[in-house]
Amino acid sequence: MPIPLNCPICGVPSTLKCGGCRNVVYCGKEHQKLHWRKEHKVLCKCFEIDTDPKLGRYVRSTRDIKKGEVVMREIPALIAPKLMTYPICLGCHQKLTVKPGERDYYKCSQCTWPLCSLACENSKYHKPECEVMAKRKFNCNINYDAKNGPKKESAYCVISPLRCLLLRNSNPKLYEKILKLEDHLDKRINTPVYAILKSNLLTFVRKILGLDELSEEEILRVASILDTNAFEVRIPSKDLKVRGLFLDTAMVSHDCVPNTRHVFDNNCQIVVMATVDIPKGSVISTSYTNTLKSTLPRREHLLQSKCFECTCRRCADPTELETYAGAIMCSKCKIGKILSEDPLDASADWKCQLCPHKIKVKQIVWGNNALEKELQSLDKTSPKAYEEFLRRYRDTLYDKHSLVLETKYALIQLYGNVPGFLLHELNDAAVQRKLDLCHDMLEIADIFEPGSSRFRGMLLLDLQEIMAVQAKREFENGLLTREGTQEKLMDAMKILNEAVEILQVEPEMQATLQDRVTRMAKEIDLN
Ligand SMILES: C[S@@+](CC[C@H](N)C(=O)[O-])C[C@H]1O[C@@H](n2cnc3c(N)ncnc32)[C@H](O)[C@@H]1O
Repeated sequence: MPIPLNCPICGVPSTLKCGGCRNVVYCGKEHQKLHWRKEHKVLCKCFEIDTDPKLGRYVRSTRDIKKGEVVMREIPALIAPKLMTYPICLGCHQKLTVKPGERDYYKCSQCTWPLCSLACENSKYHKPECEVMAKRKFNCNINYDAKNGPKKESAYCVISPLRCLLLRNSNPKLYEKILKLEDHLDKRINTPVYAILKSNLLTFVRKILGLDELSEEEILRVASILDTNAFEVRIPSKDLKVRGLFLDTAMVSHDCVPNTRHVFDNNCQIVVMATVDIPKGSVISTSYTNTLKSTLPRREHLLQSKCFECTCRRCADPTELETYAGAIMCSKCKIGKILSEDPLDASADWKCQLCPHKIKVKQIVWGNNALEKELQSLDKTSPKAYEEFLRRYRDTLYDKHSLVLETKYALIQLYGNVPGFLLHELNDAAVQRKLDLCHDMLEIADIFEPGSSRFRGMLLLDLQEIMAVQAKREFENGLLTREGTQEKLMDAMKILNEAVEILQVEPEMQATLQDRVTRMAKEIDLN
């Protein structure tokens, strides 16, 4: 919902935002108080945290929430590098570069970790860990590799747990709140990842840094809390990708058809928005996984990364809400689709809807993995290999199988954007192909991420662009009258308006949207 610019009491243009919902502005404290008593008290915060035997703590709407409305806005309790990351500065978290004439990154004069400059040595993020590491004369061995270029470094995996553990003394109240988050350590402790973590992290914290007042259990619990609750914070305009912990937002549960999405502002604040109308009393949800994947890999990913078995409406339905996103075509009768006999049981057999043909789930998993691998290895510089992939598996994969969807999505990005297939180079068939692909994917987006999801917004933007290209070509080739073309361009404009409404909250999309609107306004004139 766009933020109203006038005070609701006196109508004067104002900038003082309500700190709770930040959806209303006031001319001053007086009118804010008045409005609170009048109606805002019931309208302001729109959620509460409750518990459920299946979800644990979860967020529920306390009133009807409108599509596009901000549900919550929160500053991070903790920001730190991701577990594996290209070298970044521990002060400002920007990607590191080497200054001209220098042979290595700038290194912190106290603890030797690479930083972007002297200024970041005293950053509030870096200072506490720096003091501990410097005291123990820790030596970090991340160096610039001029020959091979920067690579992802696993050494960063100790920083987020360390930052959290240091809060124990520096901010005990916050640390206590963090310790109340779900950890799932019992499920993680015997996994191969935690076997490595046990030797790396425990040695680093207790032996190398000498923090032996921290028990092994507490250190691993903190790591496990971060794995269960942290978000990937992406700020494309700053080229920033870090880990962030948000105490309230961490309570939002998962659904494979989520009803919210989130963006981050330039201060790493998370803003959670409703993507559809959410009735009072509903579970407010986000997706912890890729909604384009089919149930088998989606549930497996949730089990591995978040330690729970999803039983949402989409997971429980073998047809995945009539999309058949996991279905393969029956090799025996050739017309039936093969689906899981019980999608909530990862070991259940798969069976044809129309004939008795059955397949073991192992075979389905093996096939999915092999095709996924093949898809990843395709030449990404042209649509050719992707079109060939679709042709090759046309008789095996159902038309809306998740691998087909992934391929189609990749094709949308390739047509119009890679040399040889730039918009002006596309022939009429390729223009129509991109248009059809956009419609196919929007049909899926309407089911898996309905409303004002980023996915739908991006697809609408692709659709608008190719619609405009087609309309202008048809006009130039005498296939459409001026009026007919303008009508088609108006349709594209409507699509663009919807895309703008959805994407305007994404800081990095501002320039693209502005450019599209300006271009479209000019194009509608047909001069
Ligand atoms: C980020 S936390 C959410 C808050 C958590 N429920 C709590 O009480 O602290 C993620 C954990 O919540 C639970 N959870 C979230 N969504 C779920 C769902 N759809 N079904 C079952 N458990 C879910 C799982 O235990 C998951 O690991």
